[in-house]
Amino acid sequence: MSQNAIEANATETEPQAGSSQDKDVMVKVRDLRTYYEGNGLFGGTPVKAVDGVTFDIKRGETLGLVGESGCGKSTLGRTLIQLESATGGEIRFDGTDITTLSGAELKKWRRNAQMVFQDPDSSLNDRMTIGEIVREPLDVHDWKTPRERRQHVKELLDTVGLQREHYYRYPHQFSGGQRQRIGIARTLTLEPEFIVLDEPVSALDVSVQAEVINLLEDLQEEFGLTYLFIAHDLSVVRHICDRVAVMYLGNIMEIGPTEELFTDPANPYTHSLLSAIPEPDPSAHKDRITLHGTPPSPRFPPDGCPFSTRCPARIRPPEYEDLDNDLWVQLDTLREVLRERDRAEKSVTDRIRELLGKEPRFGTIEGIYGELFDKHDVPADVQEILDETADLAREEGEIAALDRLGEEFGSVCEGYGPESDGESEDADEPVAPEYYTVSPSGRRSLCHRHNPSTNHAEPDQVLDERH
Ligand SMILES: Nc1ncnc2c1ncn2[C@@H]1O[C@H](COP(=O)(O)OP(=O)(O)OP(=O)(O)O)[C@@H](O)[C@H]1O
Repeated sequence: MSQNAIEANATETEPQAGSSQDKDVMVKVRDLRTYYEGNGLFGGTPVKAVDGVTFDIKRGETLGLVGESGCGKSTLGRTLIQLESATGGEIRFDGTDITTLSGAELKKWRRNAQMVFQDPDSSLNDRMTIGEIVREPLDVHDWKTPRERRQHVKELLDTVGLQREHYYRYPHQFSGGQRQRIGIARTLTLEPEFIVLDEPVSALDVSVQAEVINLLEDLQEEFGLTYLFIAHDLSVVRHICDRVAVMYLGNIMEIGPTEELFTDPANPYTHSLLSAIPEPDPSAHKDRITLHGTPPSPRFPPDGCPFSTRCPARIRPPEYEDLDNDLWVQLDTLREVLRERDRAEKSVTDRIRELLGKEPRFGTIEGIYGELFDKHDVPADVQEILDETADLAREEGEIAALDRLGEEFGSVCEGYGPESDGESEDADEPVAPEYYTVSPSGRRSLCHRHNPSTNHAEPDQVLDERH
């Protein structure tokens, strides 16, 4: 991707402003947040499952939603159809903010938006016939006469590739693929415009997956449906989706047209995710990017960029730009371990261990430093910081050590500012990441490296150099 393809920040609130585009937009999501309230163990800290996402879904398109397990895909899908309540932000369907609907209005609106689940059995009651299962939403909404309902259901069974006679059979008499077809038929009963497909083929045999995908594509064409397609399998996403949103820790890291995003990813997280796909051509040379550490807990997301604790392209302070990459990884691991210790100390188990006078789970600070750095050639200036932070950890605790390591090795990516654009930031507020438009199609990516007012190298260039 060329630098001049990158425009100054596209505002997060209006990614696709402009009236002609607005006509094509069915769903407008703005700064949407869905938090799950915490329990006593974590002092009421909520899980920030979706933490401020902004995007549009165009009428008739399939928008893919990908990302590691636990990044908030299902929660986002469920919130879009109001199976979860939003904590903040807006979801506008054809102009109406559905987060404000309740009672009869919400019931009426629900007809427009449905969900297909990974496990069809979750919506199939084994004691009901297929006819009763598919008909149930019509009964709930008191749709026309019973006779017309039966007729409609039989037609739907036809539409999804089942037979009318199946009306009187029970779910256990069907295969996994057929049960998913039943689930899809039930979803279609109230003629929705928008469907969230949450891993609709992941639980099916590979041989059946393609059939169900083809069915979903046919239905989309026949009924003019709009899909949000949640999936782990990136090859399926590439096949079926017009655009893709890549999620990490409750945030959208990159969103744009599928082929473009797959062939020329902009965001370091997209690079990492795609590099994990096995290469069909074994002679093709593609370096796999190994991500260190685990995603942070959505209860305690990091300051700055959500991906900053693991990002292989993270901006380094200029004085450490040339530090050996392996040593840099060890420094990252140290910070991760200290963070974990701090978080773990909040757990009941560790409090009990403390009360019983037992060692915390991660061993001593000396042990950790020794294990991480003994085999490395550590330059004197870095060693000085390590000694200082080991003392801090012993005397004042992990947070003090972490803060010091952050001040020394952190950058704008971790919220340390101000950046070199000279604008002063509020000293108490970490620098928030911003979206940049990274291609003429309007693809957006959340990464400080795209900031045209700084001279940071683009993620792909840095990843090439570091990996
Ligand atoms: N009902 C709930 N109460 C509390 N936390 C929840 C609840 N549902 C999900 N979470 C948490 O919210 C975060 C996002 O979960 P979610 O299921 O949306 O992710 P996902 O990307 O769909 O994961 P997967 O691919 O495994 O289905 C996770 O940390 C999860 O543990």
